[in-house]
Amino acid sequence: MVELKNVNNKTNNKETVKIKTPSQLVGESSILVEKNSVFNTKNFNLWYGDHHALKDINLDIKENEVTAIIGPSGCGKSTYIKALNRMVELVPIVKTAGEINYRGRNILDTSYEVEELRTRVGMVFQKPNPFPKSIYDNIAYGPRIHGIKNKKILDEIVEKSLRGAAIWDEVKDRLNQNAFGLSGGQQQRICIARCLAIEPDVILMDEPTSALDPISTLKVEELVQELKDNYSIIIVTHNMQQAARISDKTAFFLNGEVVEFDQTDKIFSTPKDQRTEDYISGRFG
Ligand SMILES: Nc1ncnc2c1ncn2[C@@H]1O[C@H](COP(=O)(O)OP(=O)(O)OP(=O)(O)O)[C@@H](O)[C@H]1O
Repeated sequence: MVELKNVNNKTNNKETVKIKTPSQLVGESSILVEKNSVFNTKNFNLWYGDHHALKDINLDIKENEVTAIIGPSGCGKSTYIKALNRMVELVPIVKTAGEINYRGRNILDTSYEVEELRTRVGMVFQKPNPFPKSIYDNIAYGPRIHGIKNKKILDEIVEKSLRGAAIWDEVKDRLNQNAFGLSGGQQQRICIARCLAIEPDVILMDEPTSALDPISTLKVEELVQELKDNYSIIIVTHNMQQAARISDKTAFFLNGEVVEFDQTDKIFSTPKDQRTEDYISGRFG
């Protein structure tokens, strides 16, 4: 077997994965490719006042993958992904310990600029939350904040982002209409487009389809699959079928701990921990 060294190595946290190659298809050999970590969480703990909400979290999340976070209500899923862009700091009683390394740098270091982090790590929420502005202005909002004023450049960003979020054809003729006039599923894709407009590296999604009908859910799921070619996606979901359908890896959280983290097919077919098996088979949660 041949091992490929990745020249764009950004961290030391490596994982070696087998990929199918033409030679493998004829049974000769396979090639090993290394994947970079985007977020490497080490012994991360979080308290809301006295409540110990996350306990010794160790998770190594790789780039260009969809990572699903599953677990029963109150187990700490949202808290964990809000820690990844430091949104959780908005709660004054929060205390943290341990490390969350983004591309090799600990974002919890006081020297880490939160604004810089949030331009790299975008977030999509449970309920679509477009601004009360036109579709165009929703998407151009972030780039304008970053100082882009040129109309032609903004036009290009708006089109590219809306195309990236698979909604361009539905809205291209009404870019100046208020985003509130769109359906819930369309609004959620506008929010994803708004996120893409700042050219993030990682997209955090906190139950992005829980407020959507089945057809809109399917569209967002298909979109997530397409986006992982260019972005790393971490998605919290209550819907285990959704995790099984769209994620490469799954982390099962319980009472603030990670019980199991593995390839999604292993979590759903041969979980190692009895608690994972009980949860995915619907015995609790
Ligand atoms: N702002 C807050 N202040 C105090 N405690 C909080 C706060 N936010 C969350 N918690 C507590 O932290 C724990 C984890 O909550 P979190 O919202 O992360 O869970 P979750 O797994 O995302 O739940 P759900 O699936 O219901 O959204 C819960 O016990 C919750 O009550």
